[in-house]
Amino acid sequence: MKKVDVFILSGFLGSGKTTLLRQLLQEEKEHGRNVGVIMNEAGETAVDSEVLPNEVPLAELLNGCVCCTIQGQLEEQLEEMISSYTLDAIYIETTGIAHPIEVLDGCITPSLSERITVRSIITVVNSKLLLELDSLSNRAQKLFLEQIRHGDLLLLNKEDLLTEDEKANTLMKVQMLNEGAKTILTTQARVPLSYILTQTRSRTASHEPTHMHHHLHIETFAYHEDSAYNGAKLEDFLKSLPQSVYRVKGYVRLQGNDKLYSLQYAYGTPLLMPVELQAKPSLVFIGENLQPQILEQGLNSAI
Ligand SMILES: Nc1nc2c(ncn2[C@@H]2O[C@H](COP(=O)(O)OP(=O)(O)OP(=O)(O)O)[C@@H](O)[C@H]2O)c(=O)[nH]1
Repeated sequence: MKKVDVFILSGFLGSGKTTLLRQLLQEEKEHGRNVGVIMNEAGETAVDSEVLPNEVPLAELLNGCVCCTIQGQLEEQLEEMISSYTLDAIYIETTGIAHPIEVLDGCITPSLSERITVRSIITVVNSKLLLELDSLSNRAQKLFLEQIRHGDLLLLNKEDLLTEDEKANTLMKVQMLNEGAKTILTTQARVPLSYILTQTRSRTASHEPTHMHHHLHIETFAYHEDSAYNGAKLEDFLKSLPQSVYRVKGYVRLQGNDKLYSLQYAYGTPLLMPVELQAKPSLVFIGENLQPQILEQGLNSAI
């Protein structure tokens, strides 16, 4: 089955994400492509989705930020959307307070890894605000900069509000924050769809189940194993992982019973919990410089 391309639209509150989305949807329609939208809004009611064309398959994640409270729902919505429609692409518009990597994390799950490809994180930057960052709280400043750091494509939006000197200053600032990203100045987030769609990422053919997100600076490694693990050995292996492995998640079987366990690992702490689910045992590792062979050896030694 053809994988569906997923684009994550990130950027601080009011930067121009919905403005961008509306144009992309218009152009997608003109090209006869079928696309779906997942919109996350922190409030209880959908505001931005009201402005989208009716014919576009739409899922809304309301009343919570996709990166912290409703990550599981994102997975469900993606699953449902790709099962119900034949789509060329899905756009996820995050809340302005979402950390893009957390949203990416919600998309990279064992079951989705075979069915979608996260093509890029597009961060829409309110260029004017970048030059006036002091007006934000420390936490907001930090998030604003994180969204820039983790974008593969940076749209330096609201160019119309900048002087020539400010434009040069903005470009210099973002290049220092994220020198690997493609960067363009925009007004009303105008960027050709062809530019978005040509965002490619390199793949490694050497290890079949590995999904490399070079352009995201993040790699993932999906691993399927039906054998039951020794719980203590598995925990020891997880605790020994290098800091560059940010996250491990999925389902495993443990020796001594026939239950399925959910495995969650973040920041050095593993958590194994029995679950009442009919899921295929599989794990996804997310991090930088992942070494699949070493991970595989470690996992095998815990069986
Ligand atoms: N001056 C100017 N205004 C813009 C530009 N792009 C978008 N806007 C305006 O900025 C406001 C916010 O745009 P949205 O597209 O709703 O921003 P958003 O990122 O979706 O906002 P949230 O959903 O609140 O995070 C709207 O009033 C837009 O019309 C631009 O390039 N220049």
